[in-house]
Amino acid sequence: MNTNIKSQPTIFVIFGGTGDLNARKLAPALYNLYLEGWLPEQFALIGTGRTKLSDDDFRERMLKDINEFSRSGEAKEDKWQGFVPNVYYQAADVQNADTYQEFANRIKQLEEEWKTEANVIYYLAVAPNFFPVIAENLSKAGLTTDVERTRIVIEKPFGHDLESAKELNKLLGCIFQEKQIYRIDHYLGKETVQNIMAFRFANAIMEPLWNRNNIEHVQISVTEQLGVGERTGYYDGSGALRDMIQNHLLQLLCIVAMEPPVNFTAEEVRDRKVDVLRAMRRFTPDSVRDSAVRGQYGPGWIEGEKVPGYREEPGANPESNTETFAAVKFFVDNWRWQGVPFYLRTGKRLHRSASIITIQFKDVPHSIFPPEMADTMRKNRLVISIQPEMSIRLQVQAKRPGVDMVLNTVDMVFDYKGTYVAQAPEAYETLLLDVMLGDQTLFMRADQVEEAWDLVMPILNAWQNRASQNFPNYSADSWGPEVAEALVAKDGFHWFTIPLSSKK
Ligand SMILES: NC(=O)C1=CN([C@@H]2O[C@H](COP(=O)(O)OP(=O)(O)OC[C@H]3O[C@@H](n4cnc5c(N)ncnc54)[C@H](OP(=O)(O)O)[C@@H]3O)[C@@H](O)[C@H]2O)C=CC1
Ligand SMILES: O=C1O[C@H](COP(=O)(O)O)[C@@H](O)[C@H](O)[C@H]1O
Repeated sequence: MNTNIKSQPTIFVIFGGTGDLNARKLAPALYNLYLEGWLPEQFALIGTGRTKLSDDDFRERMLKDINEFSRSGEAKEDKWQGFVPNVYYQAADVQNADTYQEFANRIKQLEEEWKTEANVIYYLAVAPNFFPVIAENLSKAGLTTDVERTRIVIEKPFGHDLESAKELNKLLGCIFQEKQIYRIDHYLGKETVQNIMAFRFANAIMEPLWNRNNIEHVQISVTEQLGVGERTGYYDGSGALRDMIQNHLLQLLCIVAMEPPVNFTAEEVRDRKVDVLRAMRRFTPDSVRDSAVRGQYGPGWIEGEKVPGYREEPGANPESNTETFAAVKFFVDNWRWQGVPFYLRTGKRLHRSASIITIQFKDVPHSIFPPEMADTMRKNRLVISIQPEMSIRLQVQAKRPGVDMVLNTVDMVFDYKGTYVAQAPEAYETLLLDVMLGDQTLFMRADQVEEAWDLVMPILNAWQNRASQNFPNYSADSWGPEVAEALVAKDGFHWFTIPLSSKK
């Protein structure tokens, strides 16, 4: 891997250049990389979609999107003028094999201008049913033959179930080598998620504690205040388990549970993560009933505003049984984690948006302090807050100041805001740069995707077989259905939250 990005001529072809993902995430991310000096000296972005646009039309749209969605705010005229000559547009229907010759011509033209060969990255920001046809048409047009210089980025969802994920892997594998395939899971690009590996493996004090001897249970909770809104077309065929748990939350679990890699290389890190998925206890129809619960939001009030239930969202099926909330208890059957439950939950239209990992440690073996000496008494917890607060808190017992001996629970806090001045990059900035650098550490490998699907399939199957649900079973602005509380309560726990300064 060449880490000097400046000297790597790169052409980004974005299929779905006129779509929402490009507008909100990809275009702002590439622009911010430019602002921070992380783009190659010779760089071009070719947007594509069916819409007929000139280069200038597309540039205008992109400026509008950047002004609206970039974390760096509105583009400054001089900076924009520096970036915009690198932006082009090519109208094309991805299903028409003939149009791919036009990409080949544009690429050739740029390489001739630059007097050098370029790395070419095909980013598939289109609906998943187009992934196979684009890969095949790129191949037919002879655009995939340079294994060292050609990469393909596949957006989520990667398959709808195990079988379709395997099919897609197989098809991609016939055209590309694994080292050319970048399967996006944007959670892996988040600053705070990457920091979990730094926290675990760059500090000596954590590793001796990080196992079943000291840890009682782990919670991974990704709650969202937003509803499904305009996305019912996609979401109704997906649901919370496919949309969030199969990918993002299980990846978080892997990072928490993985063994220390030998080094920080893509294969080593991904090997250790897939080991976790392989070690995870498989579900039976009975264990699904005990371990997995779901919900769907009904209407409610959020900050004084009435919001519709899922079944009343635009375009929704008024009898839909799709889950907008899921909570699952997992086990990792290996020496480190035997008997330690990992509770994962996610849902939409919940009381607050917060992504938090909580590691609850076991109680002290013997307390020398009687209960009356404690104002508050809790087991130690390590709380890794991914967003919107970016922090790590270690909750410990301490003596409250005073002449008497009274204990309470205090937080030892590392928070990004107080520690660093610079704004953290968006996940897509990190991930797009890594694609350009050829670093696959933060991308999903074929076997990881398949193991994760294999793990959740019994839940999906059981839920499909028991389709009729008493939905909605939680109201907007709540913390989800009662069954989710019951899932942890029967093991003597409750779901943790942290007091947050901001809401989304
Ligand atoms: N939007 C988001 O926040 C996220 C999206 N994703 C994934 O990204 C992908 C794109 O999503 P999103 O941007 O929201 O989708 P949109 O519906 O907003 O955009 C779809 C894009 O595909 C293009 N397109 C559709 N049909 C064709 C065709 N036959 N030939 C050429 N281009 C075509 C459209 O261009 P035109 O209309 O000009 O033809 C448009 O640019 C999906 O896989 C989605 O799951 C993943 C995470 C988040
Ligand atoms: O992939 C997805 O993620 C978002 C949540 O991402 P975040 O970065 O805002 O936490 C989720 O809303 C969406 O349904 C899902 O497809």
